[in-house]
This record gives sequence, C-alpha cells and structure tokens, in this order.
Amino acid sequence: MTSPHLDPERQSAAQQQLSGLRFTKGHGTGNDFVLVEDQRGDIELTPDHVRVLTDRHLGIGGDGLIRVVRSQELLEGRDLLEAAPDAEWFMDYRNGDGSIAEMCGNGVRVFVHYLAQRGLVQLAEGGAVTIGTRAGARTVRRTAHGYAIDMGPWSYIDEELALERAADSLVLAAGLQDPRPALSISMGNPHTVVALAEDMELDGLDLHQVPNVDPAPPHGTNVEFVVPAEPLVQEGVGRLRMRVHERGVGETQSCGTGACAAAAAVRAWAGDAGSDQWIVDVPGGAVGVEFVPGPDGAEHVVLSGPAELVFDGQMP
Ligand SMILES: N[C@H](CCC[C@H](N)C(=O)O)C(=O)O
Repeated sequence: MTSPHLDPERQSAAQQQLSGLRFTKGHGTGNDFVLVEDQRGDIELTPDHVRVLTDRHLGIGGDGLIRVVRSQELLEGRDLLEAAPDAEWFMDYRNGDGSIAEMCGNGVRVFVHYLAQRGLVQLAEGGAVTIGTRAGARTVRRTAHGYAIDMGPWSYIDEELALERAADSLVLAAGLQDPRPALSISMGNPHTVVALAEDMELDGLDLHQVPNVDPAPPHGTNVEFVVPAEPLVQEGVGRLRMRVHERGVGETQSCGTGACAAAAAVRAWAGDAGSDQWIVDVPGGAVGVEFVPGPDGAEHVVLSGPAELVFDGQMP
C-alpha cells in the first residue's frame, strides 16, 4: 500500500520550511480545514507544505487548506481579481493532496467565519460580504445558525449526454454489484452524483478507493452517492442522504459543493415531484440547499450551514 505520507526527506524539508507558521483549525459539518492567515500574500505554500499540514498522523490534519489572503496581494493572474473586483479577501483553497480546486462550499463558510471572528470584516447577523475564489466572486450572508452562500449557477458537465440519457456517467464503487447511472454537475468544481436505492447500499460502500467513473470528467471529479428520502418531499422541502469521495482528498464527512450538486441531480431526476428547497444529510451533519433565480437570470444555488473554529496553533 502506498504511504499516505510524504517520503521522510520531503517531510522533514517541508516541516523545516514551515517552522513558526501560525494556523487555525476549523470545520463546516465535519469538512475540516487548516487555515493560514497571509494578509500580505508573502507565504508561499507548496503542495508538499499542504500535504504536511493536512496529514492526519504526522501533521495538524484536515481535508484541505485555506490561505486567507487580501485579493490585491494575490500573486496569481489578474483574471482572479477581475472576477471579484469587490472582494477584499480571497480564499486560496487547496485539497489535502496539495492539488488546487476551483471551489469549496464548506470552506467558504469557515473562511468567512474566520474573517468575522478575527475582526477582518464586520459581519453582523443578516449582513453580507463578497469574497474572491478561483470560481469567481461569492456573496456570503451571516444567518442565525451560520452562513448562506450564493454559490452561483449549477450546470451539467455534459449537457447533451445528461439530457439524452438522464445520466451521463456510469459509476462503480466497492460495495456495488453493478455500475449505476449518474449525473455529472459543475458547481465551479466537478461532481458526479450517483443514485442508490437504499440506506444499506450507502452504508455498505467502501470509499477507501477512488470510485470508477465512466466516462470520467476531464479533470477528475468529486463523487457523491445519494439516497433520496422516502417520501422525497415533506412540507415543501426535499431531503436526501449522501456520502462523498472527494477529488484530491478521499471520503470526507461533508462537501458543500457536493451537497449542491447532489440536490441538483436528485431534483432533476424527480422532475415535478422535486422541490426548490432541500436538506442534505451528510455524515458530519446537515446543510441546506435552495434553488433561486439569480441576478444574472440563471438559476443559482444557495448553500447554508454552520462554521466552527476549533483551535489556533503554531508549527514548532
Ligand atoms: N469540500 C469542498 C469541496 C472540495 C472539492 C475538492 N475536493 C475538489 O477537488 O473539487 C466543499 O465543501 O465544497
């Protein structure tokens, strides 16, 4: 079995380079992150640094890493700034394996909670702030129980195939006897949503291995396995249960963009029997997903849920 850790030489080199680094640990419904404040944009974090910091046995531990940086200090392309001209802060999200992902819904809530708790933005309940991400600007509103994010529009990754076959991929994961139809949906990052028949199938899945998606979206994909509730909709609110194998991470307790994609897929499969409001149950808790008309005329997805900061620390 390949080690999940860096080889000892790279591990110790990265650890020395990280000496003295201050960090905060946070999570949103159990999707956990190492946050690094870098107001001046002068902390360079390589994939090895991210792997060392997020390693659950040799490091702090986390599904991903979030660098908190002022947009104007971004060393990356100007296009990221043009996409979010009103955003003072930029969420630089990395997956635990060091790869970069376009978007992270739970991460946005934890990122904004960090800004509010540290006084870097003034955000009273009901107030809103716009932040920058690699998928563009996101507006986040503080609610009584956490944060609600306008995640922008959802879209089929392969619309033609999806509409033609109501499923554009076939997915096989350990524990399933045969491939299942699935829909691949973009939330700025790629997701493939697989409908299962019952809870027993969901609980019986072995998500230690990357599920086999055919055809696989070009840059890989996060894979959500869902069981729609029975009845699907109660008092106007749809409900589903999900587990997720995240691209660049593995199984996580929750995935915000994945919950949005899962609700979009189950709503598409349900047709008129669906709803615009959903509760998505994940191993780490539950998030709300709502489909609303966006200011740009497209249908937007609003993700709502809690955010916690757990502890602060410093690398030796
Ligand atoms: N956990 C994140 C998604 C991370 C997605 C990342 N694994 C990717 O490669 O797209 C969320 O709450 O939306």
